[in-house]
Amino acid sequence: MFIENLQLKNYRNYNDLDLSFDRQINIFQGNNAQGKTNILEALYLLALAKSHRTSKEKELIRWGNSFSVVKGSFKTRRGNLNLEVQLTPKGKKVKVNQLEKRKLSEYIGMLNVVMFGPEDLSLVKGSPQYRRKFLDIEIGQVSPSYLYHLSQYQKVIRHRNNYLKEITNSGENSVELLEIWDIQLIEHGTKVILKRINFLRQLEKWAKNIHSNITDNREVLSILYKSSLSLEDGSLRESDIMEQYKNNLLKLRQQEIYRGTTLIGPHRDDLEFFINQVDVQSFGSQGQQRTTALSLKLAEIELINEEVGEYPILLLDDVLSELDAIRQTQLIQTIEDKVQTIITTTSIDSIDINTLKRSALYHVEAGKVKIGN
Ligand SMILES: Nc1ncnc2c1ncn2[C@@H]1O[C@H](COP(=O)(O)OP(=O)(O)OP(=O)(O)O)[C@@H](O)[C@H]1O
Repeated sequence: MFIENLQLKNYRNYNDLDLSFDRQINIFQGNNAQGKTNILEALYLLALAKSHRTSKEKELIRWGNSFSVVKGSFKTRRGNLNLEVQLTPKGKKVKVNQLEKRKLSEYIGMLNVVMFGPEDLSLVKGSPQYRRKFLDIEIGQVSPSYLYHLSQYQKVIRHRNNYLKEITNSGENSVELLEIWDIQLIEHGTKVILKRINFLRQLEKWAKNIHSNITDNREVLSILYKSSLSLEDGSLRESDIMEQYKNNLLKLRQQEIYRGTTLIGPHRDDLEFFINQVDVQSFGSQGQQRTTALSLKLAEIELINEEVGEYPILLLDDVLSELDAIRQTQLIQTIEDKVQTIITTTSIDSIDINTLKRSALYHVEAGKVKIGN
């Protein structure tokens, strides 16, 4: 899929922007704080109906204004696609081909993007929360049912934790009600775990290949889903996981009541990465950790293509200059001629000359975009 045109009205530091894109590589160059990332953020917003850097959507509205509109027109294999997000301090509206969608689940997934920013370079080393977010965003884009089970799971966790706290404080409430929450927790939690494990299997297949190419076949990457449930090895049948989930919760019941919180489940799970069977989080060099993060992002592009039948748009926020020549070349080879890419950078000096020759250049200054450098 490709973006042809983006329109921003009162979005961040843009008053009125009307911008056309090249089908291949688009490079936005400019000094710090001029509005480069704001363009990528607007595209991310069109894809996922939220910002990648803030949960406070009011912040996206240009200061001194009461609304903001982001519109994009795209070409997909199914034809033309027009997306629109309107923001006011009270909330947001989303539209597909001018028709408002009341449920976000009917909107998310229309447009697929893969965002790769400097913070993604610490995907391996960063906190587990970050890796869970990675899973949730990537699976959510290709599977509306994952988003459904995840949101139900999060709702149950909130109710269950409140109830556990009530028991902790009063020491009186009935365990029967807890068991009702447990049934829902297990149902949605199991779906989330299974979808994550299956997603990782597919992702690993691509990531292994890419990682091996970048490292001249010297390194074999593998990924493990580290569940907080003690799951028996190899048992991936839904009924088996549900049974083990239930047993795990029973064993932990007193501890959960004592602590007033849910101690196991997808909200506590994590990922582990290995290179040649050695744990990258603990023992990998910074270079190996970066290569792992890059392999995962590039694998995601391939996986989205496999799942939805076309490549997503790649958004590279200030990250190309962070990669050395080998990794830059690998990245460009992977996207070449098939993935529309939008790059931000403070300087084009660090970008490979062959890449530059094939790119459309834009200059960004104080919320205005000019073609050329
Ligand atoms: N709601 C808003 N209204 C007006 N201006 C805003 C708003 N939110 C952010 N800005 C401005 O947008 C600019 C930041 O833009 P952006 O994050 O796109 O920077 P950038 O060009 O990517 O810079 P860097 O290279 O440092 O990442 C800042 O000047 C900031 O003051």
